[in-house]
Amino acid sequence: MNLQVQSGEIVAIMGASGAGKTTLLNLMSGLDRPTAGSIEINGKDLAKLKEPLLTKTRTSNISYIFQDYKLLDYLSPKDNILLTQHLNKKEISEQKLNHILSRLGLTKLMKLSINQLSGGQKQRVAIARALIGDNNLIFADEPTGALDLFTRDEIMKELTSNAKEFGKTVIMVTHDPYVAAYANRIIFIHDGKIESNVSGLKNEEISRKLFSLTHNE
Ligand SMILES: Nc1ncnc2c1ncn2[C@@H]1O[C@H](COP(=O)(O)OP(=O)(O)OP(=O)(O)O)[C@@H](O)[C@H]1O
Repeated sequence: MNLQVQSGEIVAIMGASGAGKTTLLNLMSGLDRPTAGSIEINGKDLAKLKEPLLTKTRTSNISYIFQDYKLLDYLSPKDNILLTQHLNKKEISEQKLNHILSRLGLTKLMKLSINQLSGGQKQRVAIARALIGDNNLIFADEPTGALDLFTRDEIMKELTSNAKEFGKTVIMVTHDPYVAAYANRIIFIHDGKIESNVSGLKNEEISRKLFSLTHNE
């Protein structure tokens, strides 16, 4: 597999169940180590880095958005959003925080606890957490998997427009053609290999392609 992603791109990874999407995402984001090959971020090969340098490189470049949000219930939404920044001893200005909260429609929700938020609201908190720091690379595994259709649409609009505004690169795994249509480029994976790497596909074309991959094993 040979794949390059440019800064500022929004890339979707698609393919049948078991094709290797999550494995690819975990390798690219340094959560897993490859047994062969290299994975470079800004010219630095993650595969060659030993701990704790790998963790440092990961935490200073990459943010994650997970399907199950991975928020901490005992912290407020605001503290969840700022947690990674606090852990890395980075200051975020009130102005930047308020701007992101307002862009994601979260301002009024800050008084609530995490348990009082809906799935879509929790996902917006997770997106705010990914967008707020300096990390320019966002990996998302099924970021809208647990959401209803309306919320999915809202979340994708917010994620992609905010990513553009804040200059982030987004690499996401999705089963959903509608979500993939928001990407600049779609990588279709089949049996651990890149089957195709395409731009500009419409919803229906993505569905057809995905259908042929899932029914062609
Ligand atoms: N840690 C592991 N050790 C061995 N094999 C694994 C491991 N993790 C995943 N696999 C296998 O690698 C293949 C790809 O798995 P992966 O989770 O990347 O697929 P996927 O495309 O994300 O699937 P899904 O859409 O169902 O989540 C599968 O056959 C899976 O069983």
